[in-house]
Amino acid sequence: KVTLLHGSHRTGKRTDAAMEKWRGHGLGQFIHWGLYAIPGGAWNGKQYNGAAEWIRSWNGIPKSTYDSLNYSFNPTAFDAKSWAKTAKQMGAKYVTFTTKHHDGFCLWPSKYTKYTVANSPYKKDIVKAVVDAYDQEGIDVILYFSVMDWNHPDWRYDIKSKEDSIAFERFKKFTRNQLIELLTNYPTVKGLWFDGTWDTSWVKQAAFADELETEMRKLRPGLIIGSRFRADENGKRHFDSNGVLMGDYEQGWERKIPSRIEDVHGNDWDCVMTVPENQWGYNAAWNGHIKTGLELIEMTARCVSLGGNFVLNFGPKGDGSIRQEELKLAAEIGDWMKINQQAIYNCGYAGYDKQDWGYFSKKTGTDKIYMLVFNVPVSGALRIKTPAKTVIKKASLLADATETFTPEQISGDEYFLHLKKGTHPQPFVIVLETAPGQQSNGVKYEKAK
Ligand SMILES: COc1ccc([C@H]2[C@H](O)[C@H](O)[C@H](C)N2C)cc1
Repeated sequence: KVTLLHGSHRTGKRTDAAMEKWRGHGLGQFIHWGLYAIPGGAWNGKQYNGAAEWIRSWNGIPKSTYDSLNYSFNPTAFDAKSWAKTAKQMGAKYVTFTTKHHDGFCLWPSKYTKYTVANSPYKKDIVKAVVDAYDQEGIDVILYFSVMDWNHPDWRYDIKSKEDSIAFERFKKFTRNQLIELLTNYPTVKGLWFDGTWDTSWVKQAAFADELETEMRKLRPGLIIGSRFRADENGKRHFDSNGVLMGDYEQGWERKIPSRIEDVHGNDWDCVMTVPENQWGYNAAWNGHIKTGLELIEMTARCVSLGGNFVLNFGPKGDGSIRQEELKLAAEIGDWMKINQQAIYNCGYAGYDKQDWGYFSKKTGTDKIYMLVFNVPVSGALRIKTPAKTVIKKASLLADATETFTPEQISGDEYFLHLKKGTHPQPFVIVLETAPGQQSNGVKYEKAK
């Protein structure tokens, strides 16, 4: 163990109500929207083959030309209420919304730069519209904020001279001002999702970032900040020099999901996921593999079964409308969630051995276990291996409690549930009412100390 001034200030999960609520969300929505949605991954008829929200970094466009896009930003089809309704229908419990991406364009009328929505034909405060609309639907709002700001003259990738250092001091003040401004303008937001924090210039700011995190938490008690915001004084990010998670949850699961519980090191985490392989902002030409509703439902189940949240990304078009393919996916996911949401919300890791047929989740604070079945074995026999002697008092279909299953016990902690051939359109959920087991001599089973 090394002594750290600016490492993690907490070990283990947060236990306050705000974090418990976040932990129970299960399914969230990410929205990437900004000037990059106008070109939508192409420029002068040429396709940019990177991520659409990074098109400014393409040498196919003069930077100044991209930067002038604020003068053409007029999303006449933007309707935050309809976005929030779509999220509600899908069953999302929170939304992570881009206030400012790497290009530096602010979707709120910041006082600290001219490069905002106020200096666009649209003029109005988009962040406020989104916060109000999602609040009204009872969906929590987390604000995405990129520290890296390609538009700001004082941004530096590293600090190599006195001039760099003077400029970056101005940039640090600017960043703090914008963050305090966001937390002050939109007091109902529940957290901040930081990005653009990997460059050396920011990694060198361990003390400043630590103080800023403390200041934000004091301003907004309960605020949720992930592991991506700041590095410790040795430049360690996400996990400090002692291997302790920075911030309140791990933000490293970007377009990837842990494969087993050991991978999450007992921490909270979220997985943020794109529908195409790697497009966050709107890209008109969706190339490569486009995930289906069933794939995304399974990813949601897998994340919840490992104690995390699954956050699915939407990239609205330059006019503010959501593309048909995303609306269709939201509806498919929502249809499944309407029947099976009990196995997702306020659920976490069950501690049951992973089986090939799918995933277990456990209703937090109860002995209720869910079996989320994606792959019925040809035998029709679903194996269950409980973490310890456990009595299964009842097994029934979540969608129809009158459909019950009589577990066949094959050992002290192993059972089979036998399905009738081809009876359930997959994926479906079985709910197990369980109780701690009794040893054979009737003595109450005590978990090993
Ligand atoms: C350098 O590789 C990167 C850097 C930043 C990203 C950004 C994406 O633009 C999107 O905002 C994602 C959440 N973030 C990690 C993705 C890959």
